[in-house]
Amino acid sequence: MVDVATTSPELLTVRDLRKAFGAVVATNGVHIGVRAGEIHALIGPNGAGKSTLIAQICGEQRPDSGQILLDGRDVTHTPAFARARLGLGRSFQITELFAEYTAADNVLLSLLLKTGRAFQAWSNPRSDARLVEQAMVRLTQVGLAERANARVGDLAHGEKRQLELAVALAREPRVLLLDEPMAGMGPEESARMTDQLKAIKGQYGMLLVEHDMDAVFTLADRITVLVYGKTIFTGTPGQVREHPEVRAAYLGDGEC
Ligand SMILES: Nc1ncnc2c1ncn2[C@@H]1O[C@H](COP(=O)(O)OP(=O)(O)OP(=O)(O)O)[C@@H](O)[C@H]1O
Repeated sequence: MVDVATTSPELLTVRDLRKAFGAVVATNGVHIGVRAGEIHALIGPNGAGKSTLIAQICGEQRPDSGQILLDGRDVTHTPAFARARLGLGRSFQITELFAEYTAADNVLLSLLLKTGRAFQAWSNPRSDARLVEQAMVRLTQVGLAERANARVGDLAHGEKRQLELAVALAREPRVLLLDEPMAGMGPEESARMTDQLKAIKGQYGMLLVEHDMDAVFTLADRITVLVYGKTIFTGTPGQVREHPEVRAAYLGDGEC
């Protein structure tokens, strides 16, 4: 089996990233890389700086110093929309979905945004058979095909998170940032999402921020541990489990 965590090209590289809010140094020299096909999980206690790091990678927050590379290209000062065009995808909060529209419509809109057609003269995307087919491919990919015509407002919480993933995949990202995809889920929904991420694993480089340790240790090729804004360790799940400093700082004996 090919070890993607050591042999694939690095698609996302974060070097020495620093961001302070007054006296609080949220990211304090963070290094992390995501290789093609790997799931790289980022874990750390509350307030460790995970959201701040993701916001800087997306382009929503400007770092004080450091570098962000996409496919070797420096995007540290590139606006968020341009990073998305370069292949950086993100699956974030449900608030990005349009509650009054169906699941399929939300994916259609994402497909239109990718092609730039959303800003052209109005036409009904539902009548475009090729586009609808592409939307169904994405919904199938996340196990939501049967709910294609359901209004977002009528979807269960876990289904919304699945849809959010389909919306992100419709943009055909090369690197996908997953910000707590299991948040608010019960064990059953969480297990389903874990299976779906497992199913698409290998097709994208994924940076997974997640508090659900079962999901993290099941999915990740590598795990980076962030504590007080510093990356204290990067290694395989087995190495992270055994690392004394990580256990002391975060996991606690017997927690994983
Ligand atoms: N806009 C801001 N202004 C001031 N302080 C901030 C801001 N954003 C984050 N912080 C601080 O930076 C530190 C890191 O916060 P961040 O939200 O990135 O951590 P986190 O690891 O994502 O936490 P959680 O797991 O709870 O989401 C915290 O001390 C937080 O209070």
